[in-house]
Amino acid sequence: MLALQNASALPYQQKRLNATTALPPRVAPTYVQPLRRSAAYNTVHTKPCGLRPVLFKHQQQHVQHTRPSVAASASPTDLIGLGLFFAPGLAAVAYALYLGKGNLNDGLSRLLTEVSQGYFQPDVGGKNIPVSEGQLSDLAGDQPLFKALYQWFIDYGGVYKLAFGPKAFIVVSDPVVVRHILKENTFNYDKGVLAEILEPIMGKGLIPADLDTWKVRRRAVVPAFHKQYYEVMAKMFGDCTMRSVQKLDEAIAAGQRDAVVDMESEFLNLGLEIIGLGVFNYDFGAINKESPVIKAVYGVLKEAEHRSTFYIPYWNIPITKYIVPRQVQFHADLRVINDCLDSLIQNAQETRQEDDSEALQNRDYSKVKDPSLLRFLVDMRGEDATNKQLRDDLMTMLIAGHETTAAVLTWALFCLTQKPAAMAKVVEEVDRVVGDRMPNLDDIRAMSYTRATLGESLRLYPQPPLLIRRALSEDKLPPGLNGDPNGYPIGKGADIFISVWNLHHSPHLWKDPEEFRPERFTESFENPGFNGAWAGYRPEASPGALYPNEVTSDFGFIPFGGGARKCIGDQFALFEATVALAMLVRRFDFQLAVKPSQVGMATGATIHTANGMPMRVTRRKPAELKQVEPQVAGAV
Ligand code: HEM
Repeated sequence: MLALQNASALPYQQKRLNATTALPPRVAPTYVQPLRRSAAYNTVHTKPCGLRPVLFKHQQQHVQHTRPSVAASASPTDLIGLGLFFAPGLAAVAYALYLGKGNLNDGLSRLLTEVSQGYFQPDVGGKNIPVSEGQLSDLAGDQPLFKALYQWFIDYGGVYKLAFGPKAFIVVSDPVVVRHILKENTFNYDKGVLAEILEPIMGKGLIPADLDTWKVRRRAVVPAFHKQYYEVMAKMFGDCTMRSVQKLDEAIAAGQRDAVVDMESEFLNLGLEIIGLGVFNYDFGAINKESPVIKAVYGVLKEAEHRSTFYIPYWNIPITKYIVPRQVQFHADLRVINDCLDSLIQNAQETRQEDDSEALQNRDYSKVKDPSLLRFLVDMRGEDATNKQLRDDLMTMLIAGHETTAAVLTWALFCLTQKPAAMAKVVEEVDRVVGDRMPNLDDIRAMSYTRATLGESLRLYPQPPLLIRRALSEDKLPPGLNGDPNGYPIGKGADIFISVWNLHHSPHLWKDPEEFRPERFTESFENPGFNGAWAGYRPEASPGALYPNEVTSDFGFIPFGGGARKCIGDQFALFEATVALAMLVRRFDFQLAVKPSQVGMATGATIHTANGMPMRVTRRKPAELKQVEPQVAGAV
């Protein structure tokens, strides 16, 4: 299990903003279930961008289980569940002994996983794929999952199999193979174990949705992200960032000259406010930070994190929702959020003004009171999604769009403080393009270096570091770099991890992959070893693109995924992050308040810090701020 540190022990916290301390320190978004692994907490201590991280192990922390007692309201199904809960535990002892290797924890966890899911892994082929014989306890031990996957990628190549007892995962780190899975044969794959984890939270929302549901909902949701919507959103991003500016100013005033602020917490606040307003016109910023809704959002995210990194899915046993405190709390939190979303949906339904998609896109959004995605989805003619489906969609976007963007901003600021020359270029660009105005869409397009900085942060710290797929029928993976020329036949049910981390750090795809250098995205890169199967990195392949992407990199750079199930909020996130970063670095000077080596990187479903991102913040001297006229948008 990935433990969440109690940040209250940190000295810099004394100077944290009041508003930020009210929130739980960190929780992770839940795109991926990397691997169910035994209880452990790993951090990777980063060195300044450009240096390889140094790994070390932290203490373990276990889930608090209460003594099992059957609740008065337990149904017969729950009692069967209780029986199931114990029987495999006993059998596991024999199972572990039978295996004659590994530890009891591995054996127990494996068996529980299999039994509670009600099946044993079928033979999923991939017989000629190199096998990394690891134990789950290896992963939980000395290093975080993605790091172990990276080392095995270097040892075994771009396609290898991780065999853990009866389960096997195919780990893919080769752009040619990734392109095949995400684009060329995209509909042969669904989200597999990821969907199993997320379904209780997101229902049939876009991320975990089965293909039939996904096709209908994707078609409905895409038009909601139209140009006018983004125009209004850009303004909203600026307004919300001004709240952060005010909070930083107040903290500086309280500290007389400067303040030490956990910028990760601040970006989480900002991200939550923005996603609430953009998706369902709910202002998290205007409610008390002790509000049950905010607490519930963080509670649910925390549980999703727990589920994605704890490989015994005990929560599938029905009775656990009555007897395991964190499961009881999780269900209570879900109810709070669902009640809130239901009432917002109800309200939107009651004020529905039906129109066709084109007319909705051409509304005068400067006069529209509620420009949210929810309003659009409810008003769209012919769009008769049930309230349950709408709620699933909203919940998915709330979770998908909040911490991801906060993490990008956190790591981008970290990288920039470690590379003053890059920071100076960003500040110069912001001064020149926007000055003290709030950036609009044209400004965002004109700030190409600032956007490249965000892209480079996403390369080094991808959120999420792994994508999950399961084959719906047989397939043949291409060989990729130095692979078996015959390719790799795989069977129905094969579970795949696409390692975004490995792609983004691959020495086969990037020059000096560990270096933070936004300029790299303007340079071409080729690797003749692919014999033409990989087109290389070509900036000219997608002229005018908002960020380097799967087209310019031929699936070597996929921060937002690629193919049919690519992130639907990529532009939203990029616009948001650009506005926030530009406005903050224009007004404040940030210096990391601890040594870079003390910025721990917690690993789980995504990459976030272990201890927050303490920054010493000062106001840039007024003389340094150059007032400039708005500039006509330039080419991206
Ligand atoms: C920097 C911020 C973000 C990052 C790095 C990010 C990353 C991703 C990635 C990698 C995927 C693909 C997952 C897969 O293929 O398994 C994805 C999917 C998705 N993202 Fe994002 N995302 C971000 C922000 C957002 C925002 C702001 C929203 C909503 C407003 C959003 C909504 C979604 C949805 C709904 C999907 C599922 C798309 C589908 O399956 O059709 N994301 N995101």
